[in-house]
Amino acid sequence: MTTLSDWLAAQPVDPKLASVVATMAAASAEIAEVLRRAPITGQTGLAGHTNVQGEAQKALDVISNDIVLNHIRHNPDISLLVSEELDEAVHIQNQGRFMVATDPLDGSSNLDVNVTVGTIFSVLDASKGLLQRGSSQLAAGYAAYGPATSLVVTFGQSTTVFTLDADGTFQLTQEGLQVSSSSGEYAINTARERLWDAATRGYVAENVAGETGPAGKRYNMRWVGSMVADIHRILMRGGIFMYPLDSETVSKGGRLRLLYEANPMALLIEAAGGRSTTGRERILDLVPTGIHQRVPVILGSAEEVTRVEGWYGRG
Ligand SMILES: O=P(O)(O)OC[C@H]1O[C@](O)(COP(=O)(O)O)[C@@H](O)[C@@H]1O
Ligand SMILES: [Mg+2]
Ligand SMILES: [Mg+2]
Repeated sequence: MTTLSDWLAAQPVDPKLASVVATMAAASAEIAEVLRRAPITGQTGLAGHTNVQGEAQKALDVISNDIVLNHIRHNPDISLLVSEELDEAVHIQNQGRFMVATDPLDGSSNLDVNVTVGTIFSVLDASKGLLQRGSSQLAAGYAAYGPATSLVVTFGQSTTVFTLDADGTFQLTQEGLQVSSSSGEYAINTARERLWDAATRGYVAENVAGETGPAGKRYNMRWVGSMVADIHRILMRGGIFMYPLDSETVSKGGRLRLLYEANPMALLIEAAGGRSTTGRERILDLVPTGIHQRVPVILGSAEEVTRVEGWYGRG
């Protein structure tokens, strides 16, 4: 067995960068423990606040954010934190080289029903400012709190999976993850169909037509409603995740957030051989205009993403 600590020590990266990943892993292990007991401790409800994006915060959104903040404060190599749950970036008082952008609890609408949720993080060079392209990320990862807690990490070259053990350590369980280039599964919230653009309609209609249509094969649709859970499934067995621009999200730029949802997931997917796009541009090439900026997100198996891009290219 190889622990996360042993694996990090063997990586050809700055040990201080590795320590940032270790910090996020430690925060995730603590969040996993809180989530495991939340229905008993009565922590599944609303916090009674809204975040900067006008979304009702759950008690566990706030608790998870506090856990991340607390762990980050103890790592002298982190000087900046951007979080979904904090209006402004937090400057932590030290000279640390790194910035973390995080969604401390992703998919929190699924908390009441004991469905997988997660923590997403992105690590950047703090000296380069808050608004950097996703391609500048030095590391990214997420924890998926499912039947097992999985930690999936990349430094940009490959994607590695760890599993939380009973003693609180993460054990290496899969290296060199590869997203299959083709797939018969897609993930999109079809309740929004009436709001979709022509490209999304065209791509999904082909999938629904299955073996009787131009795709020439049968598809299945899967939508957990926790990005972490949907992306984890895609990393493990292929597929495509879509939260495209639609007539309702167009005024906000999209639904999901660039710095702490789209970018880290795009880095993890690309490092595993998949692709990511807004439909018109590679997600990792976008220059952010704000820390809570929203973007369209389409990522997963290369052939499927390329097919969607083909539809966007038509109009
Ligand atoms: O409720 P919808 O429109 O299907 O959106 C689901 C998406 O929203 C999210 O829950 C947003 O994340 P948060 O829970 O962190 O706000 C994603 O995890 C998920 O993919
Ligand atoms: Mg989220
Ligand atoms: Mg969240």
